[in-house]
Amino acid sequence: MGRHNKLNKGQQRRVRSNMHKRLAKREVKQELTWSAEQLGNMEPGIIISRFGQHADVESADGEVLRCNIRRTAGSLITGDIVAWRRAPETEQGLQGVIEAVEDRRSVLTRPDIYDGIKPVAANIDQIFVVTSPLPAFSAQILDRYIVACEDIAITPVIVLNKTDLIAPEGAATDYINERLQLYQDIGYQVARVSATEEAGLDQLTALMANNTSIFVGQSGVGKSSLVNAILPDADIVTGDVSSNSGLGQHTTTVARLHRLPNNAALIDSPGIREFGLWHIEAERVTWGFREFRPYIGLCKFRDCSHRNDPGCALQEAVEQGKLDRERLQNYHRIIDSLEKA
Ligand SMILES: Nc1nc2c(ncn2[C@@H]2O[C@H](COP(=O)(O)OP(=O)(O)OP(=O)(O)O)[C@@H](O)[C@H]2O)c(=O)[nH]1
Ligand SMILES: [Zn+2]
Repeated sequence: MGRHNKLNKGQQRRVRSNMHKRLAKREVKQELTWSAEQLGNMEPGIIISRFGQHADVESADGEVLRCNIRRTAGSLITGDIVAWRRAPETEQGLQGVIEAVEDRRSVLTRPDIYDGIKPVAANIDQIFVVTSPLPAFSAQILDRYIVACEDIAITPVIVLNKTDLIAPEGAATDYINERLQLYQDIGYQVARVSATEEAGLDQLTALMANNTSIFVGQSGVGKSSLVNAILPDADIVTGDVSSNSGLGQHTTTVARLHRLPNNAALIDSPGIREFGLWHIEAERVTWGFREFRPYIGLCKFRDCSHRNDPGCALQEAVEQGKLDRERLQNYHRIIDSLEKA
């Protein structure tokens, strides 16, 4: 039975409304749509990780419990906000039942051979796109990730990792600095860090405060290294829950939500890190270049390809130095790659 049963109705309501506030505090981006009355003896929580019909739920107090998922609760993913109730612990170590899920404020998907498109994580607020000088800094790959973020209405933060490998001066250094300045000018935050030297990590985690974040980026830029460098201080919510539950080991492909001290959450899995290399709709690509937006619709021809078309507002803006030439080139490369696919 729920632990509130010993309280009278007024007390129960107060407890629940405090829970609302606490969860709202942890999850500032989303108000719960459930009223205290609707919750009844249920509590709000967040899905840390899901394993088939079971999931680890973090309560508003930060406790993690392995729960059964009611069939009617639908298909849950890491980051989902749920209503759950405590239940007498089963032999399998299950401590509660998940009854319902809140509408997602965002959802990250990936292509799946069986299901077409598969949701992998919910309610992500922030995406850190990681770059590095080695493998060589690629503004083209970076732009592709940025477009994918903009496509789901998330403003990415650009991370330059491995700053310890950057020469004090030279053409490569100048290029990186010039590009990063451009991204700042068009409205993106930039963080310079070194996972191995543990440099800039405080600034990075400060940017993660009060948000649910993920790290993405091309292979070898140091995403795993960054996650490992950031998480030792974190209150990692994997836990004894799984080791004593007898439900078997988690596979590393399962997306998992980790807590950091500053009310930050980091969701990580190998699948999530590949985000951005997945399909993007061609018509969304222009929108994904945020500084192009004021020029959309101003070209002479409605079907302007923004290449050599007469009266192209984007080309004109590049000629006038109002838009960056390389960004427009990367735009065309992304469009070309979509047409080839
Ligand atoms: N010098 C230096 N090397 C780093 C830094 N961060 C990561 N590395 C190294 O870069 C290599 C790749 O790092 P990973 O963390 O595996 O990169 P990743 O982005 O997770 O790669 P994938 O798992 O393939 O996506 C490893 O050899 C790391 O030790 C850094 O800040 N400085
Ligand atoms: Zn045009």
